[in-house]
Amino acid sequence: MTQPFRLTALVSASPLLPPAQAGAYLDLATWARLASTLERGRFDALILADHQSTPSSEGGAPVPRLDPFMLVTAMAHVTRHLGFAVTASTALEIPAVLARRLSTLDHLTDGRIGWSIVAGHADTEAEARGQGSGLARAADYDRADEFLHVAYRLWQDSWEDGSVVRDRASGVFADATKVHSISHHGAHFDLETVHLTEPSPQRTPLLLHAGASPEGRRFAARHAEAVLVAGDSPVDVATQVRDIRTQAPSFGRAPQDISALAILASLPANASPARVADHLEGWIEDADVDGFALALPPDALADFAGHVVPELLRRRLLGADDTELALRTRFGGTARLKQSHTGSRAVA
Ligand SMILES: Cc1cc2nc3c(=O)[nH]c(=O)nc-3n(C[C@H](O)[C@H](O)[C@H](O)COP(=O)(O)O)c2cc1C
Repeated sequence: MTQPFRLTALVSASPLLPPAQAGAYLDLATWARLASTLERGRFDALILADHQSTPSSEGGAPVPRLDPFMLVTAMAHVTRHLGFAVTASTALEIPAVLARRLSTLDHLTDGRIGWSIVAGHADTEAEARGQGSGLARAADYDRADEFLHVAYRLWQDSWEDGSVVRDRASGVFADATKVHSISHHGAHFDLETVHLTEPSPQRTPLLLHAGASPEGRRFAARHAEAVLVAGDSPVDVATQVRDIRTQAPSFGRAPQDISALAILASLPANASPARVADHLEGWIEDADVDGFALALPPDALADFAGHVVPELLRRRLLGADDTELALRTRFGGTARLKQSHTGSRAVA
C-alpha cells in the first residue's frame, strides 16, 4: 500500500489570481487566507517561488512580484504547523545576511522554515541588483557550495548549545566562551562574524533544491533534504530522482535522506476527487517520489484542499498528524540537521 505522502504548494507572490481579483496579492488577508486553507488541507508546506528578474528577450519572469520573505510572519501567525519555504539565490544573496533572515523566520515560526535554494540567476536579476558584470551566467554551483558552507558554519557552529543563559540575576545573556566568530576566507566570500541571531529551533532551515543540470543534481545529493523535480512523465521524474538519490552515499548520506517532490502544474480536468487521488497515487508509485509540489493558482489549491484532500485522507495517503513540530520532522528528520549531513560536519 502507498505510504502517506508529503504535500506542498508552489506559489509566487505575484498577481496570480483571476483578473477580477488581480490586486488581491497585495492584500495581506489574501496570504493569511491561503495559509489557513493549506493548513486545513493538511499541506506540509507552502513553497514561495521567487525571481528578481524582469522579462527580456532571453526569458525572465514577469513582474510585478513581492518579496516573499515579507509574507511569512503574517501567514505563520494564523497557522500552527504549516511550513514555509522561501526561495533565495546563492548567486544574489550575501551569506550572513540571508542566514540571519532565515534564522529570524525560524524563530518567529517555531521552526517551520525552509530555504528553497537557487544557485543561478537571470542576467536581468544581476543587473537589477547592480551586480551586472560580476556574476557567472550559468548556475554557479562552486559559489553555491561555498555559500552553503559559510551558512552552515553560522547556523551550526557560531553559537553552541547552552550558550544562551539569559541569567537575569547576573545580567548575562550569553556565555561568551560558547559564542564563536566564524572566520572564512574563500574564493567567493571573505568574512569574519558571529551569527547575528541566536540558534533557532532548526538552526539550519529545511533545505530544498530544484536545479536540474548534472551539477544541480550533484549539489542536491550533497545538500538538499527535499528536491523539486519537474518532468513530462513519471518515468522522466523517476530517472532524475534516481540520479540524485544514487549520488547521496558519496556525500555520506542515505538515498532516502532526500525527499523527492514531483511538481504538478495541472491535475486531470473536470475530474472527480477519486480520479485525482488515483492520478496522484499513480505518480507516487511510478515516479519514486515522496510527495508533490502543486504549482496551482490559489483558487485551485482551495478546491484541492476542499474536495481532494478528504479523499486522500480516506485512503490514508495523507498523514492525519497536525502536531506543532519543526518542518524538518515532516520530511523524515528531527528538528536539527542529521549528523550525517554535510552541514553538520562543516569545518573551517
Ligand atoms: C521546479 C523548479 C522551480 C524553480 N523555482 C525557481 C524559483 O522560484 N526561482 C528561481 O530563481 N529559480 C527557480 N528554479 C531554477 C532552479 O533553481 C535553477 O536555478 C535552475 O534550474 C538552473 O540550475 P540548473 O542548471 O542546475 O538546472 C526552479 C527550477 C525548477 C526545476
